[in-house]
Amino acid sequence: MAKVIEMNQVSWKREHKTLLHQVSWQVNKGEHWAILGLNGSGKTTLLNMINGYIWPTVGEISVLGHLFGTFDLRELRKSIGWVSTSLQEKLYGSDRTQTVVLSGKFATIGLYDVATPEDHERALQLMNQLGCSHLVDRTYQTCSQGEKQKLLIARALMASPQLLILDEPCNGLDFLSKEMLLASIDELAAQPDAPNILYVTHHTEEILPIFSHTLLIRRGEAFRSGKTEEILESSCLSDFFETPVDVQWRNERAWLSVR
Ligand SMILES: Nc1ncnc2c1ncn2[C@@H]1O[C@H](COP(=O)(O)OP(=O)(O)OP(=O)(O)O)[C@@H](O)[C@H]1O
Repeated sequence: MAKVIEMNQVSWKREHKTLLHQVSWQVNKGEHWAILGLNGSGKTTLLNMINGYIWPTVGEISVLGHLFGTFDLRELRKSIGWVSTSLQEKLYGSDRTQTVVLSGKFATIGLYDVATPEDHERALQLMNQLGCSHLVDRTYQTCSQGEKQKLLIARALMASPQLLILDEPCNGLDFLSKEMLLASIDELAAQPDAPNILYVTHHTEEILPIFSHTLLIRRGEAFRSGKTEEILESSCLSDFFETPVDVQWRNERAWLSVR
């Protein structure tokens, strides 16, 4: 089966500290994964590695079939969409929403290339798909946090990525905006041409049924990975958090409480 991510005993060390420790993890084509971990567990470090911004100190990684060290990482990055809060802060507030989405095709902050009529059409279609077509002609800075997240996902999709990384997309959203964004992500994943999605979060209840697999990261180690329903259960998560927790499944989502 074609692999989207293949990590083999990967470690990354900085300043005598091991930030990723012997991580082995495989994502097959067509699988959507959730990555769950507490603050400082190594999630961002892992994403930086998947995007080729850092390289393993030890071990091997290939992404979208390209083994690091044998491929131009700038080319690889064109196939990966990474939606994060830090990206949100870099974009220009005075740009129109559709310009922000269009710029995703060229991976630029601001739009400097000439977009074709087809590009414009695609941007509108993606805004429609993400439920934010009503924002056309508004400036980016006037949009709410939830609207910005949808625009950023549409922007990432402009480049037709094979891998889409959603890095804590529900941060800062009220519970209704969060549910609306999750519904958009659910719909997106159901499209026949959907990219593989990695969804990074601190919260189990954000892990939708489409995320068939989950990776637990703790202190830079892949604590466990596998089918979501086997990972998000009380004894596994109690071991993971080193605190007794109860998991209750409601609407096919796992809600956590401290016992
Ligand atoms: N370049 C670096 N040099 C030294 N330490 C680093 C470096 N980058 C990250 N760290 C440390 O590695 C650990 C993991 O950081 P990382 O940002 O990957 O965590 P995270 O799981 O994304 O956390 P959060 O959920 O809070 O965003 C932290 O203790 C962080 O301070």
